Formats: sequence, C-alpha cells, structure tokens
Amino acid sequence: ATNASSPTAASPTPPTAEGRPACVAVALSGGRDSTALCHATVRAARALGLTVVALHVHHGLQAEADDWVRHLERQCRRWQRAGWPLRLRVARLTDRPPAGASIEAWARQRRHQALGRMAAEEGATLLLLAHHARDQAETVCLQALRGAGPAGLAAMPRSVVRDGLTWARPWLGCSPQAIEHYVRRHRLGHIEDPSNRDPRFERNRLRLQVWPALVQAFPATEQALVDVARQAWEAAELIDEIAAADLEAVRRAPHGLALAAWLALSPARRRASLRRWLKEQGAGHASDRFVDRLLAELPQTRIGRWPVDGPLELRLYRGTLSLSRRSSASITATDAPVWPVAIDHRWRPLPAGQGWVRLRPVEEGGLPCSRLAGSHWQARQGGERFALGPGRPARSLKKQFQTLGIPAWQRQGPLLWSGAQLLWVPGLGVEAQARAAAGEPQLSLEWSADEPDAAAQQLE
Ligand SMILES: Nc1ncnc2c1ncn2[C@@H]1O[C@H](COP(=O)(O)OP(=O)(O)OP(=O)(O)O)[C@@H](O)[C@H]1O
Repeated sequence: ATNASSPTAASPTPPTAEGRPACVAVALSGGRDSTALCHATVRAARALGLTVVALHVHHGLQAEADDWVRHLERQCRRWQRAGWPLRLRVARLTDRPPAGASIEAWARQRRHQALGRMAAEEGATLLLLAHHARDQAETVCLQALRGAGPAGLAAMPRSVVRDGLTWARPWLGCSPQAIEHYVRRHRLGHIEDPSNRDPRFERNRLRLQVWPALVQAFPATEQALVDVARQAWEAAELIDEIAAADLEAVRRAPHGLALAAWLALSPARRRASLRRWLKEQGAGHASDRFVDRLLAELPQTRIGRWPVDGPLELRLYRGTLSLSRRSSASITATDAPVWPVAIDHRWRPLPAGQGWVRLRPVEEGGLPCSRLAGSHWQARQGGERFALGPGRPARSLKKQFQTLGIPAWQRQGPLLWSGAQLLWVPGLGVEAQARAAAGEPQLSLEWSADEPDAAAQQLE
C-alpha cells in the first residue's frame, strides 16, 4: 500500500505534437547520483520545452526518511523559484517487509511498483534512473558470485519498456567520478543514506570491503566488468533468438513439444529451447538441476512425469512433452459434477488433470453402482489402509502394492472415496469392505495417467 502526496500541482501531460514525451520522470532518492541526474535532466528539459517530475519513494524503513523528503521539497522549491519546469511527487510505503524476507529485495520491488504507478499517473512515458558504471560493474560481480549465466551477467539494461513506460539508465556508461565532478561544479546538496554502509547488504560488503582492493590490484576492473555486461547481454539475446527459432520447429500444437524433433537439436540448443518453452508454458525459470535431469532422462524414456514448481508437472506421452496440472491435486467439491459416472466402457478424463478413468459393468467383485453417488477422488495422502479381500488384514497401500507387484506407474492415480470409506485404489481395485454383494448392480474401474490410445480402445 502506498500513499502518494504531491506538494505541487500535478496533472497528466499529453505528448507533444512531435511525439516527444511532454513529461520526463526521474527516480530521485536524494543521493548524489540521482540528484545530479535530476539537475541535468531539468536543464536539458528546459531547453527542449519539456517538464520533469521527480519521483521519490519513502520506504518507511529509516528514521531519517522524513528529513530526506523535507530536503527534497526544499531543493525542488528552490529550483522551481528559479523557473525550472520541475515538480516533486512522493510515495510513502505503508506496509512492511514480511518476516524473513530480504529487506533489499522487498524495498526494490515495492519501489519499482510505486515509481511505475506514479510515472503512469503523471503521464510520463520515460523514467530515468541514476545507475552508473560502477553500479553496473558491481552488479556483474554480484551476479557472477551467484553463479549466474549470460542473462544474469547482462546485469542492468540500459533501457527496458514495461507497461508502456520506458525505464532508462542514461548514465550506465558514466564513472562515479564524473558524477562527483558534476555535483561539485553545480554545488548540489544531497543526502547520505547511512544504510549504504550497512554490511548486512551484500552490495555494501562488496563496495566497502572488496572493491577498493580489487581496483587497486586490477585498475581496469570497472570498465572490464561493464564490457562483460554488454557481451553477456549480446550472448543472452542470441541464445534467446535461437531458442525462439528452434521452438517454432519443435512445437506441437497447441502447447506441446515434439520430443523427436527436440532430440535432434544439439545439447545446448535443447537446453535453451526447453528453458524458453517451460517459461512460455508458465513453469517460470527452470533451475539448472531440473534442465540437466530432463536432458539426461528424456532421451531414455517414452513415457514419464516430472514435477515442476507449483501445481504443474511435465508429462511425456506419445512423443509429446506437455505441462499440465499435477495429478496429485485433489478434486474439489466444485469439480465433482464433472466426475464421469457413465458405466459405458468409455475412457473419460478426470478433472484437474488427474488422468483418465473408465467404468464397466461386471458380475462380481465390483463396486456397487450405488456407491458412486457422493463419491470423490483424492490424491494419496499417506496413511491410507486397504484390505485385499474379506477377512484379510488392512495394510498400507505401499505394502499391498509390493505384495501384488504393481508397477510404479500404475500406482500414481487418485483414490476413490465415499466419505471416510476408501472405495477403490488404482492397481489394487475395490476395497474389501466396499465390494458389492452377489446380484447387486456393480462395476469395475480402470485408471490411466494419459488418454488411452483411441485405436486400442476401438479394438477392445
Ligand atoms: N527511494 C528512492 N526513491 C526514488 N528513486 C530511488 C530511490 N532509491 C533509489 N532510487 C533510484 O534508483 C537508483 C539506484 O538506487 P541506489 O540505491 O543504487 O542509489 P542511492 O544510494 O539511492 O543513491 P543515488 O544513486 O541517488 O546516489 C537511484 O539512483 C535512483 O534513481
């Protein structure tokens, strides 16, 4: 939650006839760099006939934050009195980082939200941030220390468009010394944020403890790491373009990936296209371990399932990889009407991607048809017990699967319950207590993880 206050009148400004943004936003922390950037932007804007809105986010985390807002208000008033086309907006964050969260990450995320929102409200389509070359070099270093690949080593983009707003870092190639020089020349006052010296934050540890020694031993460190970022960005773009082109060739409508075509790619291209496809399918960023595992296992198998973060799982069936909801999700009450109760030999899908089921009438050993009313499917939770026959002991499902030698892939499906009574288990059949009496209308159930082959169904 944020509270935005605007000490000066602020009405959205439409673009000029030439299509230039009439209003440019600057993210102003009040520190040296963003103060200098704001000053330089207003000077340029004045010459171009544009207005500038300085956007400040009060994180509500430090005692000094109210003083900083007062400092910015004074500074902006001074510039306004000199006739400069500038106004200030402040957003106050009213929530707190959740327990255990990284304060840095929380502050960054909430700051970006607030900046984006204020810029949109002000009608700005360009937002400037004051990151410079050393910030970029530090980011590359921190990413490398986390084991990042090209996308991470590309560090901060010079500009990126999000929701119609261009976030730009015009000083990414500037040294901090050049900015310091600018600040002195224009006698700009700025705040010093004491949290910049807090060794709990990794960037501060790098900046205060490591950077001076690194630069002393390797004077070209800053420029070299900025070059790494640019080259990593190019590499990341290239990988992405190749992955997109490969994906077009291996995609199988509507959402699948054709395994044979994918296996024909080189390992590096398999890896890149798989990552991109998983991301496109909503599985997020795939970890190296998961991608390694798939690269090793997919060539060896014709059918399989792999859990993905969240409620999804990757499935391989009939040469196609696809993502679906994990079959361990239990069917909720709202899904219940979809439960296929027709006893007609036909395979029908269970809701929530829990596989396929078919019901057939039988003469003995089946489940009473009457039991289906009000029954529900639920994934194995652990602790369920099952008796193989009347008078036989109820044992854990695992024991019973072992006793009967049921293969792992037949044990995966959901269990059928009526209230607290277990009715049927895939691979084991009808629970002894739920069995129909002789002469009672009854049925057998079969379960399959994937849609059974239509041709095989017709043959039966
Ligand atoms: N509280 C804030 N409100 C608005 N913009 C901010 C805020 N904090 C950071 N920014 C923007 O993000 C950039 C990078 O932030 P960073 O924390 O590295 O810098 P800083 O220590 O706040 O100070 P500065 O870069 O102004 O010297 C800033 O230059 C500024 O453009």
